[in-house]
Amino acid sequence: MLVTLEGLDGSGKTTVWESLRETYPDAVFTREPTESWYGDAVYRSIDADDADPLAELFLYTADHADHLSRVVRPALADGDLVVSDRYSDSRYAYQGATLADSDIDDPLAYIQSVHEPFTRQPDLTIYLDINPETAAERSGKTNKFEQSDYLQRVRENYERLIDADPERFARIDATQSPAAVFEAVEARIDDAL
Ligand SMILES: Nc1ncnc2c1ncn2[C@@H]1O[C@H](COP(=O)(O)OP(=O)(O)O)[C@@H](O)[C@H]1O
Ligand SMILES: Cc1cn([C@H]2C[C@H](O)[C@@H](COP(=O)(O)OP(=O)(O)O)O2)c(=O)[nH]c1=O
Repeated sequence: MLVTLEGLDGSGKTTVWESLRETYPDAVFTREPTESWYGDAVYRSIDADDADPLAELFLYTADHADHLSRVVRPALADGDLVVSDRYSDSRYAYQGATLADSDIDDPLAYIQSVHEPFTRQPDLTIYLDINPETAAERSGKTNKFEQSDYLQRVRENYERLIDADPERFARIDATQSPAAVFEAVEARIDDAL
């Protein structure tokens, strides 16, 4: 089963992901951007204020393709539980926002169409719901993606994804205490298992 953690920067994904390691010691814990050289290229782009947003989309997408073939698909084929801190929905939401002013009509739909032929849809996506101001505060606004007006557009894109596929998403209020968030996440994963 493939479980993904999604939400704005600072929503608490990594905190939850670390705690889940103790609950599911046999699961495969992974993340995007990955730790491969594709992921390194993505981080270079994140740090470049003048990066072309379309070029950046394809860097992230290349990292995803490698992640799928090298980590996700083999683990699923072995019957493992896979928990990924960010996955395709991050592209739909974030690059859907960075490309909002481009010549592409509906960037979110375009990015989905690029992924559809090769990606593996998650079985369950935990969405850690938080307002952009709290998210930006928590994340320290260290990079160009962590500004609250940008995060507002990203959040709207996540809402659109949830509306289109409500069965797959579990929305968790990420402003609760870390313990309450973790308990809610664990309950949703246990249900799905
Ligand atoms: N439920 C929570 N309440 C308050 N602070 C939190 C909570 N979850 C995480 N944090 C803190 O917020 C910051 C960002 O958390 P992190 O897990 O790195 O988020 P993300 O991976 O989504 O960017 C960290 O300093 C973390 O300790
Ligand atoms: C995976 C992914 C991440 N991102 C962005 C979100 C983050 O601002 C940045 C790095 O992701 P990440 O290291 O997960 O940041 P955080 O832990 O703060 O949430 O990359 C995208 O824009 N598109 C993507 O497809």
